[in-house]
Amino acid sequence: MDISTFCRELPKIELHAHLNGSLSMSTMMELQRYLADSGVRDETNVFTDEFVLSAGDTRTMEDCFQVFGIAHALTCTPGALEIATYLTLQEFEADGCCYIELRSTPRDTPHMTKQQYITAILQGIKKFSLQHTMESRLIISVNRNSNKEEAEEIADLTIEFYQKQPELVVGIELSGNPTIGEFQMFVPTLTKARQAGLKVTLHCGEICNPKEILEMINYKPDRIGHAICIHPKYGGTDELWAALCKSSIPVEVCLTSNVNTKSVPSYDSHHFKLLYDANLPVAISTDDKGVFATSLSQEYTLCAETFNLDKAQIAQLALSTCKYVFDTSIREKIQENVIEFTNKNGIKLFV
Ligand SMILES: CNc1ncnc2c1ncn2[C@@H]1O[C@H](COP(=O)(O)O)[C@@H](O)[C@H]1O
Ligand SMILES: [Zn+2]
Repeated sequence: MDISTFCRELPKIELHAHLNGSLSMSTMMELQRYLADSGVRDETNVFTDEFVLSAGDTRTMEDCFQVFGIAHALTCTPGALEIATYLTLQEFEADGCCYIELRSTPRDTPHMTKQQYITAILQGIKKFSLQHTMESRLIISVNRNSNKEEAEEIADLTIEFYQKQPELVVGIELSGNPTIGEFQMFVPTLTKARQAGLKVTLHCGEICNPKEILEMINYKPDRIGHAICIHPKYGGTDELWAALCKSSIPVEVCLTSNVNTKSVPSYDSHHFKLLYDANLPVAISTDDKGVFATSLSQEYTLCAETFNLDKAQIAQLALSTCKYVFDTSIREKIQENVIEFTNKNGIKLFV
């Protein structure tokens, strides 16, 4: 079996996927048809062909945040959002994913409230789960461009949904354009959610901001996303790198996203190697598989090919990712998926 087939068939765990960044072209077409049929005419003429930022695209990370508006126009009603959720989960499962923590930012639209937004996604997850085996959970996102009141509103909703459906809502996260807003402002809000029992993950170090990165690491989130500008070689400092190493916070690594937003110059020079060589916990993830034209199996394949990892090392990465999932009750079950597959393929793993 070649490495890309192996990465495709390996049961994988997705821990960093933004719903609206994960929409495929076919899902977007389906949503356009659905909205047109529902009589929501304004939203049906979005330029879906501008949604994908492939390698070589001259657009920057800043431009990337504009692109999400295209997806947002298509997920503006509860029905469309539910379909978007269902189809996206179906694609992750078809790619060999056995557990996913999908994340999304509740928005008020002319057709729904933030509460209805969360309900629609959960509805999509529940419908999907009735007919499929992949386990799906939801992390609610707070955008860095929101004000304190809006962040509080989202945290309160997250807590409310978590208390009613702890089997589905597992965490809260901070994302959005890293040049906007300050982590400190969100600390009381995130802490409130954390004290209610939710797990926390933060987009950390997508741009160089040593002061904020140190505050984030010292906050001891359950995971962080990206962790680029931490080592001195990547615009960080010795102090930041030492703090990360000491913390053992698992890092959600998104290779293609980082290359396509030009946060790192190439796959070869991606900081995955530093994290891996330092034995730090990592979770290979897609970030926005629609915007960056990738898939979880493609990210595993790129990782294997770029850093010369063999099948056993790649499978070991998938297995260790099980330890970082927010729904700890499912850990053993998904570990078994990976182990069963590797046993069949004559690969011995360390549990
Ligand atoms: C590329 N790196 C990134 N860095 C930071 N935030 C990102 C991101 N990629 C996506 N998002 C966040 O996810 C939203 C889209 O999905 P949802 O509407 O929430 O489902 C974006 O608007 C942004 O806030
Ligand atoms: Zn992200």
